Amino acid sequence: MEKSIIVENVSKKYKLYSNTTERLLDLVLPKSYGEDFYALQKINFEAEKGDVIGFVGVNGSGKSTLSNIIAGIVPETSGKVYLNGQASLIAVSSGLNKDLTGRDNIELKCLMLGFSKQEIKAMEPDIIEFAELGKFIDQPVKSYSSGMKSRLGFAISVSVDPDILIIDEALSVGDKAFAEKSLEKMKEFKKMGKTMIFVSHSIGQMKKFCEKILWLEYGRVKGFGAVEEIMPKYEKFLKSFKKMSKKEKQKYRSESLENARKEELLQ
Ligand SMILES: Nc1ncnc2c1ncn2[C@@H]1O[C@H](COP(=O)(O)OP(=O)(O)OP(=O)(O)O)[C@@H](O)[C@H]1O
Repeated sequence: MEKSIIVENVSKKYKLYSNTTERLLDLVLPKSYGEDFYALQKINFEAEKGDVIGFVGVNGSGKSTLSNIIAGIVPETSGKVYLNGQASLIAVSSGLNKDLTGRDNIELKCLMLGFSKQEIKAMEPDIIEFAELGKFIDQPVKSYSSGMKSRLGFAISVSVDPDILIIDEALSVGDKAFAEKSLEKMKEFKKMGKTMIFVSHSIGQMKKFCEKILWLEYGRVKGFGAVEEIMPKYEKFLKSFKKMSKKEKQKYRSESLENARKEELLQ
């Protein structure tokens, strides 16, 4: 099978500051202030053409960071991502310029993807129709609800016909009818042999749509394989995780991060 995504040893480091002064001082005296935090640590996985892969993991596990790195929106700190084709990301929180109108966002994103103005004019009516935004298309995106933003993001991303489509929580907001319509569109993509990555907290959506699952836990790969293999393990974990108190969850998280740090030091 032909590979479409290769993620090789990808890590993402952020600097965490305890206050604004620290943040500013770090600009003047780099490396002296702030604490290194790894949102992703040495991630490895590969996707084949036609794969539909779900990213799962509790809050803060690195699902969005990894999606953004694959889409080229966020740079990796180390490691490498190889893509066979063009990736397009749909997310509620990123990708749209809030000060521009919906129409201007269509033009901007399509121009960035290399379409000509003439091509964009021809694509625009379909995008607007799919997004169901009506006259709001000429209003600034900052006036949109999260559902409207996700509809616009979805409509743009699918109309540019990417080889790799990444959907980050975009179907969890907005109405059910649009989610159904989007799932239909995604089924078409799947038939065309395109690769899809699906980020969602909905176990039902994951099981309904994905064939493979990448389970992330605080920046590390906890499991990667067929949905039938990984999902039962993840659901079992989630059941016990949800029963934990806030304090126990924090302890679990800091222990996981500490173990990852120790492993890193041993290598
Ligand atoms: N710009 C940033 N600066 C500092 N830390 C960040 C930044 N972006 C993300 N993080 C941290 O990286 C970790 C992973 O975040 P990410 O959003 O990728 O997780 P997630 O699995 O998508 O979470 P959720 O399910 O809550 O969306 C979190 O601890 C988050 O606080």
